[in-house]
Amino acid sequence: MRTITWNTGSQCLTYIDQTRLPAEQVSVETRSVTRLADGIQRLEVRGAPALGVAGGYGVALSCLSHQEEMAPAFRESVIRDAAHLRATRPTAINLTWGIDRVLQTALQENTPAAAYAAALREAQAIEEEDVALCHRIGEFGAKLLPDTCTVLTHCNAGALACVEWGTALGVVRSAVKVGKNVSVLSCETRPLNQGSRLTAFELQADDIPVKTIPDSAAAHLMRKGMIDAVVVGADRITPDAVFNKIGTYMHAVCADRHNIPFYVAAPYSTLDLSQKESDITIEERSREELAVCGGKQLMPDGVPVVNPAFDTTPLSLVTAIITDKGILRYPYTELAEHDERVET
Ligand SMILES: CSC[C@H]1O[C@H](OP(=O)(O)O)[C@H](O)[C@@H]1O
Repeated sequence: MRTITWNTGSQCLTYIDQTRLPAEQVSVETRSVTRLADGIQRLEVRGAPALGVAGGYGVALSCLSHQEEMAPAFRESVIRDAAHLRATRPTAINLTWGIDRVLQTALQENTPAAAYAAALREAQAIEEEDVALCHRIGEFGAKLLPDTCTVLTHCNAGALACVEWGTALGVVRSAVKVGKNVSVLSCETRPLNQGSRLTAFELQADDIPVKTIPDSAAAHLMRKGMIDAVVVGADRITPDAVFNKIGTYMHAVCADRHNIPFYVAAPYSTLDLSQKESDITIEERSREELAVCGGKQLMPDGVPVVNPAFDTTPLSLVTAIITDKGILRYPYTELAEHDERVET
């Protein structure tokens, strides 16, 4: 079952509500841009590639919901809805990229009906492209893993962060598919536990050996020689840094200290070579995410928190970036069309 897709019969967007996993597998089906925006902000649908798909379909839903408006009002309404979607999560480039790609396609049309049809086609194209590129990322990355290895991963960069297969977990799945003996250590990834709730769920379902560890155990296990490689996803990659779930930088520093390869798996479209680290907003999330877990109060009232959703890892700590175009190695500068530095 795909993480997010278009239900042609009901003309609705449908996606797995990841806040309910692993206890319940519940899907959301909606035509509402507001409901989708709320779902993105609550991480019902999450993960950079999945956000790109969600953003694209969000523009299509906007076109559908404003069909009764005349062209000028229609354009204003769709642009307004796109801005609302864009504001839900500022760090992952894929959300903005998906929204802008479908919005540009829709606004080239002369009528609301034509705009909706074009937007839906473009959003569906993004969905299918994501499936293909995750498999390419997996195939390229699988070559980098030893025949028998233990891989540490952080957060969830699996099928649940994409349409299917995954980026970091796509590398694991592709390596297993070609016969490699891969075990995974999945960092729980506080505060929302994407690693324990989602990555462990995915790998257990695929019969891929997985153990969940506290985020704070990773350095200890690296020092004990229990980790052969680290593979993580990315939300944005600028020429100077990888933006990924908070805690990624900690793993990169420790991997470097222990001479463990540190790989980032991401679509080439995640590279944002036009900006630098200091240009990008890191999403700050609520106090509630730290103060309460499973309905249990974990902090005294009144104590403030610092809860950034992402951190940045200097590219000098990244052994290779595994993309759908091939494997990139440091220094990660603008690639020419057929750059010989890209290993395929
Ligand atoms: C395949 S990239 C997934 C990427 O997205 C996650 O963030 P979030 O769960 O807040 O959407 C995390 O950074 C993952 O590496």
